[in-house]
Amino acid sequence: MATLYRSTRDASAHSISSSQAVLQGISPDGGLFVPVDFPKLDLDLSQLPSLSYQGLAYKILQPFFSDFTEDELRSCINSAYGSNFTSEEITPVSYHAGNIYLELFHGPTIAFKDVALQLLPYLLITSAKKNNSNLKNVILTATSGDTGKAAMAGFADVENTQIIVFYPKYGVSPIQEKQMLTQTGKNVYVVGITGNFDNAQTNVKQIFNNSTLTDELLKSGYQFSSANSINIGRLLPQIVYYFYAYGRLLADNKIKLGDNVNFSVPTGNFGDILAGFFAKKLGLPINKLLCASNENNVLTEFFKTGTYNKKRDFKVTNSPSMDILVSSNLERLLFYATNGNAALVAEWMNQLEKEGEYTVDPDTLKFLQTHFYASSASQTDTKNEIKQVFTESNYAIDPHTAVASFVTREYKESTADSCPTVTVSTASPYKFPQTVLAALGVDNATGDLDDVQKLVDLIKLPLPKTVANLFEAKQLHDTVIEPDEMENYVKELLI
Ligand SMILES: N[C@@H](CCOP(=O)(O)O)C(=O)O
Repeated sequence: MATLYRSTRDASAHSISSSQAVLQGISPDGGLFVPVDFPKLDLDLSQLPSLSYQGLAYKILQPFFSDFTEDELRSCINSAYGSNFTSEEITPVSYHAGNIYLELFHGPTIAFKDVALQLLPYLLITSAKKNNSNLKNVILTATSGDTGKAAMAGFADVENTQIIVFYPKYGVSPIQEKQMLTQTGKNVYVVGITGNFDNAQTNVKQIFNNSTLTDELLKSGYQFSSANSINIGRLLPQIVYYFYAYGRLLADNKIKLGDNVNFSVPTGNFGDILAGFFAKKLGLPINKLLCASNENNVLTEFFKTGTYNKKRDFKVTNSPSMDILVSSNLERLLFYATNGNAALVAEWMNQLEKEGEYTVDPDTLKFLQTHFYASSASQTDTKNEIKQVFTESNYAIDPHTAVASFVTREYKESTADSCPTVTVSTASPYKFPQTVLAALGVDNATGDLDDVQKLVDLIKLPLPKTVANLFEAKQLHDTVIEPDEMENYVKELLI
Protein backbone atom coordinates (compact mmCIF):
# COMPACT_ATOMS: atom_id res chain seq x y z
CA MET A 1 0.00 0.00 0.00
CA ALA A 2 1.29 3.46 -0.88
CA THR A 3 2.27 5.67 2.06
CA LEU A 4 1.14 9.24 1.56
CA TYR A 5 2.02 12.28 3.64
CA ARG A 6 -0.05 15.12 5.10
CA SER A 7 0.56 18.17 7.24
CA THR A 8 0.27 18.04 11.04
CA ARG A 9 -1.81 21.25 10.85
CA ASP A 10 -4.18 20.55 7.95
CA ALA A 11 -7.57 19.29 9.13
CA SER A 12 -8.55 18.53 5.50
CA ALA A 13 -5.63 16.07 5.31
CA HIS A 14 -4.54 16.91 1.75
CA SER A 15 -1.92 14.29 0.89
CA ILE A 16 1.22 14.02 -1.24
CA SER A 17 3.75 11.29 -2.04
CA SER A 18 6.95 10.69 -0.07
CA SER A 19 9.12 12.10 -2.86
CA GLN A 20 7.02 15.28 -2.94
CA ALA A 21 7.27 15.60 0.86
CA VAL A 22 11.07 15.28 0.69
CA LEU A 23 11.25 17.93 -2.03
CA GLN A 24 8.98 20.38 -0.19
CA GLY A 25 10.62 19.92 3.22
CA ILE A 26 7.83 21.67 5.14
CA SER A 27 4.12 22.11 4.45
CA PRO A 28 3.00 25.53 3.17
CA ASP A 29 0.69 25.87 6.22
CA GLY A 30 3.75 25.71 8.52
CA GLY A 31 3.00 22.14 9.61
CA LEU A 32 5.29 19.14 9.26
CA PHE A 33 4.66 16.14 7.03
CA VAL A 34 3.63 12.84 8.64
CA PRO A 35 2.39 9.61 7.06
CA VAL A 36 -1.40 9.60 6.53
CA ASP A 37 -1.44 5.94 7.64
CA PHE A 38 1.52 4.82 9.68
CA PRO A 39 3.10 1.95 7.71
CA LYS A 40 3.57 -1.58 8.97
CA LEU A 41 6.91 -3.35 8.73
CA ASP A 42 7.54 -6.62 7.02
CA LEU A 43 10.25 -7.48 9.54
CA ASP A 44 10.54 -10.22 12.12
CA LEU A 45 12.65 -8.93 15.02
CA SER A 46 14.50 -12.26 15.16
CA GLN A 47 16.10 -11.27 11.81
CA LEU A 48 17.74 -8.20 13.34
CA PRO A 49 21.06 -9.74 14.44
CA SER A 50 21.76 -11.05 10.95
CA LEU A 51 20.89 -7.95 8.92
CA SER A 52 23.52 -5.51 7.70
CA TYR A 53 22.85 -1.84 8.43
CA GLN A 54 22.10 -1.31 4.73
CA GLY A 55 19.77 -4.34 4.55
CA LEU A 56 17.93 -3.18 7.66
CA ALA A 57 17.67 0.38 6.35
CA TYR A 58 15.96 -0.92 3.22
CA LYS A 59 13.44 -3.00 5.19
CA ILE A 60 12.54 -0.08 7.43
CA LEU A 61 12.53 2.73 4.88
CA GLN A 62 10.80 0.89 2.02
CA PRO A 63 7.23 1.24 3.35
CA PHE A 64 7.80 4.93 4.05
CA PHE A 65 9.20 5.62 0.58
CA SER A 66 6.68 3.50 -1.25
CA ASP A 67 6.84 5.59 -4.44
CA PHE A 68 10.55 4.71 -4.83
CA THR A 69 11.36 1.56 -6.79
CA GLU A 70 13.41 -1.12 -5.03
CA ASP A 71 16.42 -0.22 -7.22
CA GLU A 72 16.08 3.48 -6.47
CA LEU A 73 15.88 3.07 -2.71
CA ARG A 74 18.59 0.41 -2.49
CA SER A 75 20.88 2.53 -4.61
CA CYS A 76 20.31 5.59 -2.33
CA ILE A 77 21.05 3.48 0.76
CA ASN A 78 24.12 1.75 -0.66
CA SER A 79 25.57 5.06 -1.85
CA ALA A 80 25.01 6.64 1.58
CA TYR A 81 26.45 3.96 3.85
CA GLY A 82 29.93 2.77 2.89
CA SER A 83 33.54 3.66 3.57
CA ASN A 84 32.50 7.24 4.39
CA PHE A 85 31.73 5.77 7.84
CA THR A 86 34.70 4.61 9.91
CA SER A 87 32.74 1.68 11.29
CA GLU A 88 31.42 -1.02 8.95
CA GLU A 89 28.49 -1.28 11.32
CA ILE A 90 27.67 2.42 10.66
CA THR A 91 26.16 2.79 14.17
CA PRO A 92 27.93 0.34 16.51
CA VAL A 93 26.92 -0.35 20.09
CA SER A 94 29.54 -0.37 22.84
CA TYR A 95 29.50 -1.41 26.51
CA HIS A 96 31.40 0.42 29.25
CA ALA A 97 31.19 -0.24 32.96
CA GLY A 98 27.63 -1.53 32.78
CA ASN A 99 26.48 1.27 30.46
CA ILE A 100 25.34 0.76 26.87
CA TYR A 101 26.11 3.39 24.20
CA LEU A 102 24.72 3.54 20.68
CA GLU A 103 27.54 5.35 18.86
CA LEU A 104 26.22 7.57 16.09
CA PHE A 105 29.39 9.55 15.44
CA HIS A 106 31.33 7.40 12.97
CA GLY A 107 30.30 9.39 9.90
CA PRO A 108 32.29 12.02 8.01
CA THR A 109 31.47 14.94 10.36
CA ILE A 110 31.46 12.92 13.62
CA ALA A 111 27.88 13.67 14.68
CA PHE A 112 24.68 11.63 14.49
CA LYS A 113 23.37 13.94 11.78
CA ASP A 114 25.58 12.14 9.25
CA VAL A 115 23.44 9.02 9.46
CA ALA A 116 20.52 10.83 7.81
CA LEU A 117 22.42 13.52 5.94
CA GLN A 118 24.60 11.10 4.00
CA LEU A 119 21.34 9.64 2.66
CA LEU A 120 19.14 12.72 2.21
CA PRO A 121 20.93 14.12 -0.88
CA TYR A 122 20.36 10.82 -2.71
CA LEU A 123 16.71 10.78 -1.63
CA LEU A 124 16.29 14.37 -2.79
CA ILE A 125 17.90 13.90 -6.20
CA THR A 126 15.87 10.73 -6.78
CA SER A 127 12.70 12.56 -5.66
CA ALA A 128 13.40 15.39 -8.11
CA LYS A 129 13.85 12.90 -10.98
CA LYS A 130 10.67 11.03 -10.05
CA ASN A 131 8.69 14.27 -10.13
CA ASN A 132 10.31 15.44 -13.38
CA SER A 133 11.45 18.54 -11.55
CA ASN A 134 14.20 20.52 -13.18
CA LEU A 135 14.00 23.23 -10.52
CA LYS A 136 17.17 23.99 -8.62
CA ASN A 137 16.89 22.85 -4.98
CA VAL A 138 17.85 25.40 -2.37
CA ILE A 139 18.45 23.65 0.93
CA LEU A 140 17.84 26.08 3.78
CA THR A 141 19.31 24.86 7.05
CA ALA A 142 19.36 26.18 10.61
CA THR A 143 22.00 24.69 12.85
CA SER A 144 23.16 24.82 16.42
CA GLY A 145 26.42 23.23 15.33
CA ASP A 146 26.08 19.69 14.00
CA THR A 147 23.40 19.67 11.31
CA GLY A 148 25.08 22.49 9.37
CA LYS A 149 28.38 20.71 8.79
CA ALA A 150 26.73 17.35 8.17
CA ALA A 151 24.30 18.91 5.67
CA MET A 152 27.10 20.68 3.80
CA ALA A 153 29.19 17.52 3.74
CA GLY A 154 26.20 15.69 2.26
CA PHE A 155 25.15 18.33 -0.26
CA ALA A 156 28.50 19.86 -1.32
CA ASP A 157 28.69 19.89 -5.12
CA VAL A 158 25.49 17.86 -5.47
CA GLU A 159 24.01 18.57 -8.92
CA ASN A 160 21.26 21.17 -9.23
CA THR A 161 21.43 22.08 -5.56
CA GLN A 162 22.51 25.00 -3.41
CA ILE A 163 22.81 24.82 0.35
CA ILE A 164 22.61 27.77 2.73
CA VAL A 165 23.37 27.19 6.42
CA PHE A 166 22.62 29.68 9.20
CA TYR A 167 24.30 29.18 12.59
CA PRO A 168 24.50 31.22 15.82
CA LYS A 169 27.85 33.02 15.52
CA TYR A 170 28.39 32.93 19.29
CA GLY A 171 26.64 29.66 20.06
CA VAL A 172 28.68 26.75 18.65
CA SER A 173 31.98 25.17 19.71
CA PRO A 174 35.20 26.44 18.03
CA ILE A 175 35.68 23.07 16.31
CA GLN A 176 32.08 23.03 15.05
CA GLU A 177 32.57 26.54 13.67
CA LYS A 178 35.88 25.65 12.01
CA GLN A 179 34.33 22.55 10.47
CA MET A 180 31.64 24.74 8.89
CA LEU A 181 33.77 27.70 7.84
CA THR A 182 36.27 25.51 6.02
CA GLN A 183 33.65 23.62 4.01
CA THR A 184 34.48 23.41 0.32
CA GLY A 185 31.96 23.21 -2.53
CA LYS A 186 30.75 25.62 -5.20
CA ASN A 187 27.15 25.39 -4.01
CA VAL A 188 27.77 25.94 -0.28
CA TYR A 189 27.01 29.09 1.77
CA VAL A 190 27.42 29.30 5.53
CA VAL A 191 26.36 32.38 7.43
CA GLY A 192 26.77 33.28 11.10
CA ILE A 193 23.88 35.17 12.66
CA THR A 194 24.14 37.39 15.72
CA GLY A 195 21.19 35.58 17.33
CA ASN A 196 20.55 32.06 18.61
CA PHE A 197 19.42 28.80 16.99
CA ASP A 198 15.74 29.57 17.61
CA ASN A 199 16.11 32.84 15.64
CA ALA A 200 17.75 30.91 12.81
CA GLN A 201 15.10 28.18 12.71
CA THR A 202 12.13 30.57 13.04
CA ASN A 203 13.42 32.74 10.21
CA VAL A 204 14.12 29.74 8.00
CA LYS A 205 10.52 28.57 8.54
CA GLN A 206 9.26 32.09 7.74
CA ILE A 207 11.25 32.12 4.50
CA PHE A 208 9.71 28.76 3.56
CA ASN A 209 6.23 30.08 4.23
CA ASN A 210 6.61 33.43 2.50
CA SER A 211 4.53 32.68 -0.60
CA THR A 212 5.51 35.94 -2.35
CA LEU A 213 9.16 34.95 -2.07
CA THR A 214 8.63 31.30 -2.98
CA ASP A 215 6.57 32.33 -6.07
CA GLU A 216 9.27 34.76 -7.13
CA LEU A 217 11.91 32.08 -6.70
CA LEU A 218 9.83 29.57 -8.61
CA LYS A 219 9.84 31.96 -11.59
CA SER A 220 13.64 32.02 -11.35
CA GLY A 221 13.70 28.20 -11.28
CA TYR A 222 14.30 27.60 -7.54
CA GLN A 223 12.50 25.50 -4.94
CA PHE A 224 13.28 25.44 -1.19
CA SER A 225 13.83 22.27 0.78
CA SER A 226 15.27 21.58 4.22
CA ALA A 227 18.12 19.50 5.65
CA ASN A 228 16.74 19.80 9.18
CA SER A 229 14.65 17.13 10.82
CA ILE A 230 11.54 19.11 9.93
CA ASN A 231 12.06 17.38 6.54
CA ILE A 232 10.54 13.90 6.81
CA GLY A 233 13.36 12.63 4.57
CA ARG A 234 15.84 13.69 7.28
CA LEU A 235 13.85 12.16 10.10
CA LEU A 236 12.91 8.70 8.79
CA PRO A 237 16.48 7.39 8.25
CA GLN A 238 17.07 7.98 11.97
CA ILE A 239 14.56 5.21 12.85
CA VAL A 240 16.94 2.60 11.49
CA TYR A 241 19.58 2.83 14.21
CA TYR A 242 17.08 2.12 17.00
CA PHE A 243 16.33 -1.23 15.34
CA TYR A 244 20.01 -1.79 14.67
CA ALA A 245 20.82 -1.26 18.37
CA TYR A 246 18.17 -3.77 19.37
CA GLY A 247 19.70 -6.29 16.96
CA ARG A 248 23.15 -5.78 18.49
CA LEU A 249 21.77 -6.26 22.02
CA LEU A 250 20.21 -9.53 20.85
CA ALA A 251 23.39 -10.66 19.12
CA ASP A 252 25.47 -9.82 22.20
CA ASN A 253 23.07 -11.74 24.47
CA LYS A 254 22.25 -8.63 26.49
CA ILE A 255 18.51 -9.17 25.95
CA LYS A 256 16.14 -11.89 24.76
CA LEU A 257 13.80 -11.47 21.80
CA GLY A 258 10.83 -9.34 22.84
CA ASP A 259 12.48 -7.82 25.92
CA ASN A 260 11.79 -4.14 26.40
CA VAL A 261 14.62 -1.61 26.32
CA ASN A 262 14.82 2.13 27.01
CA PHE A 263 16.70 4.73 24.99
CA SER A 264 18.08 7.88 26.57
CA VAL A 265 18.39 10.57 23.92
CA PRO A 266 20.15 13.98 24.10
CA THR A 267 17.37 16.21 22.87
CA GLY A 268 17.19 19.60 21.19
CA ASN A 269 15.00 19.80 18.10
CA PHE A 270 13.26 16.52 19.07
CA GLY A 271 14.01 14.75 15.78
CA ASP A 272 16.25 12.00 17.13
CA ILE A 273 13.95 10.98 19.98
CA LEU A 274 10.91 11.19 17.70
CA ALA A 275 12.61 8.68 15.40
CA GLY A 276 12.78 6.43 18.49
CA PHE A 277 9.04 6.93 18.99
CA PHE A 278 8.45 6.00 15.34
CA ALA A 279 10.54 2.85 15.94
CA LYS A 280 8.24 2.01 18.85
CA LYS A 281 5.16 2.61 16.68
CA LEU A 282 6.67 0.19 14.16
CA GLY A 283 6.85 -2.51 16.84
CA LEU A 284 10.30 -2.18 18.42
CA PRO A 285 9.95 -3.20 22.09
CA ILE A 286 10.74 0.14 23.72
CA ASN A 287 9.53 0.81 27.24
CA LYS A 288 10.51 4.45 27.80
CA LEU A 289 12.22 7.08 25.71
CA LEU A 290 14.25 9.26 28.04
CA CYS A 291 14.20 12.86 26.85
CA ALA A 292 17.47 14.34 28.12
CA SER A 293 17.79 18.14 28.08
CA ASN A 294 20.49 20.57 29.11
CA GLU A 295 19.79 23.78 31.06
CA ASN A 296 17.42 24.84 28.26
CA ASN A 297 15.03 22.39 29.86
CA VAL A 298 11.74 23.51 28.34
CA LEU A 299 10.97 19.90 27.36
CA THR A 300 11.60 18.54 30.86
CA GLU A 301 9.01 20.92 32.23
CA PHE A 302 6.63 20.14 29.37
CA PHE A 303 6.67 16.38 29.91
CA LYS A 304 6.17 16.90 33.66
CA THR A 305 3.41 19.55 33.56
CA GLY A 306 1.87 19.63 30.07
CA THR A 307 2.78 23.31 29.65
CA TYR A 308 5.26 24.26 26.94
CA ASN A 309 6.62 27.69 27.81
CA LYS A 310 9.40 29.16 25.68
CA LYS A 311 9.35 32.48 27.57
CA ARG A 312 12.60 32.01 29.46
CA ASP A 313 16.25 32.95 29.11
CA PHE A 314 18.03 31.20 26.28
CA LYS A 315 21.21 29.70 27.76
CA VAL A 316 24.43 29.14 25.86
CA THR A 317 25.70 25.92 27.45
CA ASN A 318 28.54 23.43 27.15
CA SER A 319 26.24 21.18 25.06
CA PRO A 320 25.56 23.87 22.43
CA SER A 321 23.86 21.68 19.82
CA MET A 322 20.98 21.29 22.29
CA ASP A 323 20.64 25.02 23.01
CA ILE A 324 17.11 25.17 21.65
CA LEU A 325 13.84 26.43 23.16
CA VAL A 326 11.50 25.64 20.26
CA SER A 327 11.73 21.92 19.54
CA SER A 328 10.20 21.57 16.11
CA ASN A 329 9.48 17.85 16.03
CA LEU A 330 7.40 17.90 19.17
CA GLU A 331 4.65 19.01 16.81
CA ARG A 332 4.72 15.60 15.13
CA LEU A 333 4.50 13.84 18.49
CA LEU A 334 1.49 15.98 19.46
CA PHE A 335 -0.19 14.92 16.23
CA TYR A 336 0.07 11.28 17.35
CA ALA A 337 -0.72 12.03 20.99
CA THR A 338 -4.02 13.62 19.92
CA ASN A 339 -4.93 10.85 17.49
CA GLY A 340 -4.23 13.07 14.51
CA ASN A 341 -6.16 16.14 15.68
CA ALA A 342 -4.61 18.62 13.21
CA ALA A 343 -6.88 21.49 14.25
CA LEU A 344 -5.77 21.18 17.88
CA VAL A 345 -2.09 20.88 16.91
CA ALA A 346 -2.45 24.00 14.74
CA GLU A 347 -4.07 25.85 17.67
CA TRP A 348 -1.24 24.94 20.07
CA MET A 349 1.43 25.91 17.53
CA ASN A 350 -0.36 29.19 16.95
CA GLN A 351 -0.46 29.86 20.71
CA LEU A 352 3.25 29.07 20.95
CA GLU A 353 4.01 31.58 18.22
CA LYS A 354 1.70 34.33 19.50
CA GLU A 355 1.73 33.88 23.28
CA GLY A 356 4.94 31.89 23.77
CA GLU A 357 3.21 28.98 25.50
CA TYR A 358 0.46 26.35 25.34
CA THR A 359 -0.90 23.67 27.65
CA VAL A 360 -2.03 20.24 26.49
CA ASP A 361 -5.10 18.45 27.87
CA PRO A 362 -4.79 15.67 30.51
CA ASP A 363 -5.30 12.81 27.99
CA THR A 364 -2.50 14.12 25.81
CA LEU A 365 -0.21 14.52 28.81
CA LYS A 366 -1.01 10.95 29.91
CA PHE A 367 -0.06 9.66 26.46
CA LEU A 368 3.23 11.59 26.56
CA GLN A 369 4.11 10.35 30.05
CA THR A 370 3.34 6.76 29.07
CA HIS A 371 5.98 6.77 26.38
CA PHE A 372 8.49 9.35 27.65
CA TYR A 373 10.45 10.22 30.78
CA ALA A 374 12.12 13.62 30.87
CA SER A 375 14.92 15.12 32.88
CA SER A 376 17.83 17.50 32.49
CA ALA A 377 21.50 17.94 33.35
CA SER A 378 23.15 21.20 34.38
CA GLN A 379 26.50 22.19 32.88
CA THR A 380 28.20 20.97 36.06
CA ASP A 381 26.29 17.65 35.90
CA THR A 382 27.47 17.34 32.30
CA LYS A 383 31.15 17.76 33.17
CA ASN A 384 30.85 15.47 36.20
CA GLU A 385 29.28 12.78 34.02
CA ILE A 386 32.13 12.99 31.48
CA LYS A 387 34.59 12.62 34.36
CA GLN A 388 32.69 9.77 36.03
CA VAL A 389 32.33 7.73 32.83
CA PHE A 390 36.00 8.23 31.96
CA THR A 391 37.11 7.31 35.49
CA GLU A 392 34.92 4.19 35.55
CA SER A 393 35.72 2.91 32.09
CA ASN A 394 38.36 5.01 30.27
CA TYR A 395 35.67 5.88 27.75
CA ALA A 396 35.42 9.50 26.66
CA ILE A 397 32.00 10.90 25.83
CA ASP A 398 31.03 14.26 24.39
CA PRO A 399 28.95 16.74 26.43
CA HIS A 400 25.66 15.94 24.63
CA THR A 401 26.10 12.24 25.24
CA ALA A 402 26.99 13.13 28.83
CA VAL A 403 23.63 14.86 29.28
CA ALA A 404 21.87 11.65 28.21
CA SER A 405 24.24 9.46 30.22
CA PHE A 406 23.48 11.57 33.32
CA VAL A 407 19.74 11.16 32.74
CA THR A 408 20.18 7.39 32.24
CA ARG A 409 21.98 7.18 35.59
CA GLU A 410 19.35 9.29 37.33
CA TYR A 411 16.51 7.26 35.77
CA LYS A 412 18.02 3.96 36.89
CA GLU A 413 18.56 5.28 40.40
CA SER A 414 15.13 6.84 40.79
CA THR A 415 12.85 4.20 39.24
CA ALA A 416 12.29 0.49 39.63
CA ASP A 417 12.57 -0.03 35.86
CA SER A 418 15.06 -2.81 35.20
CA CYS A 419 14.96 -2.70 31.37
CA PRO A 420 18.38 -2.14 29.81
CA THR A 421 18.82 1.53 28.90
CA VAL A 422 20.79 2.48 25.80
CA THR A 423 22.36 5.94 25.91
CA VAL A 424 22.36 7.47 22.45
CA SER A 425 25.82 8.84 21.81
CA THR A 426 25.39 11.69 19.37
CA ALA A 427 28.82 13.21 18.78
CA SER A 428 32.53 12.56 19.12
CA PRO A 429 34.34 14.16 22.08
CA TYR A 430 36.73 15.72 19.53
CA LYS A 431 34.04 18.24 18.60
CA PHE A 432 34.12 19.67 22.12
CA PRO A 433 37.71 19.49 23.41
CA GLN A 434 37.29 22.46 25.76
CA THR A 435 34.50 20.91 27.82
CA VAL A 436 35.92 17.40 27.74
CA LEU A 437 39.40 18.56 28.80
CA ALA A 438 37.96 20.75 31.56
CA ALA A 439 35.87 17.82 32.78
CA LEU A 440 38.95 15.63 32.86
CA GLY A 441 40.88 18.16 34.92
CA VAL A 442 42.91 20.01 32.27
CA ASP A 443 42.87 23.74 33.08
CA ASN A 444 42.71 26.67 30.67
CA ALA A 445 41.42 24.75 27.67
CA THR A 446 40.14 27.07 24.94
CA GLY A 447 38.54 24.48 22.70
CA ASP A 448 40.77 25.41 19.79
CA LEU A 449 43.00 23.15 17.70
CA ASP A 450 45.81 23.25 20.29
CA ASP A 451 43.51 21.42 22.64
CA VAL A 452 42.82 18.66 20.18
CA GLN A 453 46.30 17.17 20.57
CA LYS A 454 45.98 17.34 24.37
CA LEU A 455 42.74 15.43 24.09
CA VAL A 456 44.29 12.79 21.80
CA ASP A 457 47.03 12.22 24.39
CA LEU A 458 44.51 11.96 27.19
CA ILE A 459 41.66 9.86 25.79
CA LYS A 460 43.73 7.86 23.27
CA LEU A 461 41.00 7.62 20.63
CA PRO A 462 42.06 7.91 16.98
CA LEU A 463 41.72 11.50 15.74
CA PRO A 464 38.93 11.61 13.14
CA LYS A 465 39.84 12.89 9.66
CA THR A 466 37.39 15.79 9.79
CA VAL A 467 39.24 17.23 12.82
CA ALA A 468 42.78 16.31 11.63
CA ASN A 469 42.05 18.15 8.35
CA LEU A 470 41.21 21.34 10.22
CA PHE A 471 44.90 21.89 11.04
CA GLU A 472 45.60 22.63 7.36
CA ALA A 473 42.21 23.80 6.13
CA LYS A 474 41.63 27.37 4.93
CA GLN A 475 38.70 29.41 6.19
CA LEU A 476 36.43 29.90 3.16
CA HIS A 477 33.40 31.67 4.66
CA ASP A 478 33.14 34.74 6.88
CA THR A 479 29.66 36.24 6.45
CA VAL A 480 27.92 37.37 9.63
CA ILE A 481 24.48 39.03 9.58
CA GLU A 482 21.66 40.01 11.94
CA PRO A 483 18.87 37.42 12.21
CA ASP A 484 16.38 39.74 10.49
CA GLU A 485 18.67 40.02 7.46
CA MET A 486 18.34 36.31 6.65
CA GLU A 487 15.52 36.68 4.12
CA ASN A 488 17.33 39.44 2.25
CA TYR A 489 20.51 37.41 2.22
CA VAL A 490 18.65 34.54 0.55
CA LYS A 491 16.96 36.85 -1.96
CA GLU A 492 20.17 38.60 -2.93
CA LEU A 493 21.97 35.33 -3.34
CA LEU A 494 19.34 33.76 -5.57
CA ILE A 495 17.53 36.51 -7.47
N1 LIG B 1 21.04 20.14 17.07
C1 LIG B 1 20.87 20.57 15.74
C2 LIG B 1 19.76 21.58 15.59
C3 LIG B 1 18.93 21.28 14.39
O1 LIG B 1 18.34 20.01 14.53
P1 LIG B 1 17.80 19.12 13.36
O2 LIG B 1 17.91 17.72 13.85
O3 LIG B 1 16.41 19.52 13.13
O4 LIG B 1 18.63 19.38 12.16
C4 LIG B 1 22.18 21.05 15.13
O5 LIG B 1 23.22 20.62 15.60
O6 LIG B 1 22.19 21.82 14.22
